[in-house]
Amino acid sequence: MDAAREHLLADGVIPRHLERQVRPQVLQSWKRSLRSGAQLANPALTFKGEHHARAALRLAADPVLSRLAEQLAGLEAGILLADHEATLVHRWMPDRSVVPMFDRINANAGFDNSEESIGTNGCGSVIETGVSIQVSGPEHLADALRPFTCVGVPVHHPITRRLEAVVTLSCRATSGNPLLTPLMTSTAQEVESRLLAQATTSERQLLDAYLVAIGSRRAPTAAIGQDIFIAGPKVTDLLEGVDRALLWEHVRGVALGSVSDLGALGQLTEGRFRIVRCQPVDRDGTVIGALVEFEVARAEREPRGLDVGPLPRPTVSLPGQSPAVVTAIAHATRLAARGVPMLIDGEPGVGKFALARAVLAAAQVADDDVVVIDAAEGWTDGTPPFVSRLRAALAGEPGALLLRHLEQLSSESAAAAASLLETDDAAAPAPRIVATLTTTAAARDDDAGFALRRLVDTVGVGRVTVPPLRDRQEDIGPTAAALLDKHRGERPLRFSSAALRCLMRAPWPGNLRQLEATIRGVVSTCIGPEIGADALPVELQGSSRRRELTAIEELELGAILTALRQHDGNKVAAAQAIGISRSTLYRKLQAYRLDPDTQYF
Ligand SMILES: Nc1ncnc2c1ncn2[C@@H]1O[C@H](COP(=O)(O)OP(=O)(O)OP(=O)(O)O)[C@@H](O)[C@H]1O
Repeated sequence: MDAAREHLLADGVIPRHLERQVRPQVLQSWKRSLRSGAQLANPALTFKGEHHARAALRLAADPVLSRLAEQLAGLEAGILLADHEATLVHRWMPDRSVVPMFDRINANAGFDNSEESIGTNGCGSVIETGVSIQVSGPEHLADALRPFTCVGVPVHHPITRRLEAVVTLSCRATSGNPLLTPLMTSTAQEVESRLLAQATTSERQLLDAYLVAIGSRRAPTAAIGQDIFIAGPKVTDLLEGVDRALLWEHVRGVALGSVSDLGALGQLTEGRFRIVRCQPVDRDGTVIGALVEFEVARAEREPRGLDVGPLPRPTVSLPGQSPAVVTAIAHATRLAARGVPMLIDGEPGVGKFALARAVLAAAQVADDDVVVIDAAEGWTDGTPPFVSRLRAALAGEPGALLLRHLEQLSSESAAAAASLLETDDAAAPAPRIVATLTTTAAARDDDAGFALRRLVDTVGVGRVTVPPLRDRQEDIGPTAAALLDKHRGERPLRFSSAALRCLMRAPWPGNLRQLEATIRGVVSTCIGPEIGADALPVELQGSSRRRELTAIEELELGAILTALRQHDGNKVAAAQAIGISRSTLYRKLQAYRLDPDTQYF
C-alpha cells in the first residue's frame, strides 16, 4: 500500500501490480484528491472561517452524538460533525487523552475537512461520493492523517434528501473495525429521524404536495417555500447558483397573484429553465409554498424527452411516486452526476437497466458514449465474451460502461473483470461505471461467490436498490397507465377502476417486466374502450376480491411493507422501526391477508 501511494504521489500513476493493494473506493478517492490539487503537505486542516452551524442540524445531532460519545468513553475515539461542505461544525471528545492528537491536526469547529483540502479522509470523501467510507491509517494520502482510522457516513435531509452533513468517528489507526460502519450508519439514521421530527408541518405538507405532483406530472417540478426547496437532482443541479431567497420571492409573488410575468422567473435560471406553471400550496389560507413546473431549455433537454419512451431509453422521470423509488432515483442520479461507480441491484425486471440508462442520460453521457456489456449474452469458442468485450471497451476509452447481469458471470470471468477494472491507469480518464445485479439469481458456489463479491466491491462504490413492485403499490397505477399509453397505439383504451385494483393487488413476482407483458397481452385481446377486470388474466382477477382498504390502511400497509423490505424481512427489526410490537405486526399482516413469511418481502 505504501509503495502504491508513493508511486501515485511521485508520478501520478500506480504500477498495475501495486494497484491491487489499494481498495477501489480508496483508489478512486486518491485519484480525485490528486486531480483536485489537495494540499497533502499540510500538517493540519486549514481554517475555513467562522462557522455558523444551522441550528436545526445541531439540535438534531447533539443528543444522538453526545450519547454515542458517552458510550465510547475509554475507547480513545472522537466524533466529528461536518456540514455539507466538509467544514467541521462540532466535535465530541469523550477521552481527554486523545484531545492533543485531534488538536495537532486542527480537527475542530471551523476547519476544512474536504478532500480538496487534505486529500482522502473519512469526511471529505463522503461529501464527494455521498456514500460511507472507512479510511484506515495508511489509506490517508496526507501524512498528517495517517495516525487515524476514520469512519464517515452521510446524513441526508429527510425531506429534500440532499446531503446535509457527515458524521465521522475517528480513532487510533490500529483501532479500526468493520463494525464501526454499521454503528455510524444507524447513528446517522437517528440524526435523520430527529431532523424529520423537527421538520415543520408546513415542510411536511409541501413534501406531500410535491410527491403527489411528481406522480402525475411529466414536467420537472420543484416545491419551493420560504426555507425549503424540494426537487429532483436534475432540477436541483440546474438551479445551482440561483439565489433561493430571490426565487422564493418571485414564486411567492406569482402564487399570491402580485406578479404575473412568469418569464421574469425564467431569467433567474439564466435561460436554462423556463417556469411554465406555479401552483400555490396554502395552509389555513396562508401561502406556505408553491409547486413550480419548469420547461427545460432546448439545449439542456434530455435526449428522449420526459415520458417513459420506448425502452431501453427512458429518463429519470420514470413513473413512480413512492418514497422508495424517489429516493433510489435521487441517489442513483447523485452518484452518476459525481462519476461514482455504482451497482444497481434488485429483483428481476424491476427496471435496473432502465434506471441505469436514465441516470447516465441525466448525467449528460451521450448515448454513443455508453458501452453496454451484458453477462447474460452467450459464450463463443472458449473465450469469455464478457471479459473480451470489457477489455476492448476499456481500450476504446468509453464515456461510460454499463455492465448488466453480473450475477451471470462465472468465477473466472468475474475475477478477470475485477482485475481489468481495478488496474486502470490513474492518469487516464476513467469511464463512469454502472452495473446491474439481479439479486434472486440461483446460489453460486463459494469460489464464484468470492470472485463476484470482489467485482461487486470494485464496481459498487455506490449501491442503489430498486424495490420490487409489490412493496410500492402506489406506483402500480401510474406505471400501468403509462405502459397502457405506450402500447395502445391509436386506440382510446383505459383501465376501469376494478381492473386497476386487481393490478394493484397482484404480487408481481416478475415486476415491471411482467406488468408490461400483461398489459401488452390485454391490449392485444381487449375490445375497449374500457378495460374491465374480466379482461385481465384470470389469476389477476382474484386479487380484486380482497377487501377495499381505507386510505389510512393503505398508508399503514405501505409503511409496514417498506419497513420489512428495509430490514430484509426481519419482523422484529421492522416492528421496532415502525414502533409496534412483533405480535401486532403479525396481527396486522394477517388482517391485510398477507402471508408474513413468504409473500411480500
Ligand atoms: N420505469 C418503468 N416504467 C415502465 N416500465 C418499465 C420501467 N422500467 C423498466 N420497465 C419495463 O420493465 C422491463 C424490465 O426492465 P429492465 O430491463 O430495466 O429491468 P432489470 O431490472 O434490469 O431486469 P433484469 O435484472 O431481470 O434483467 C423493461 O423491458 C421495460 O419493459
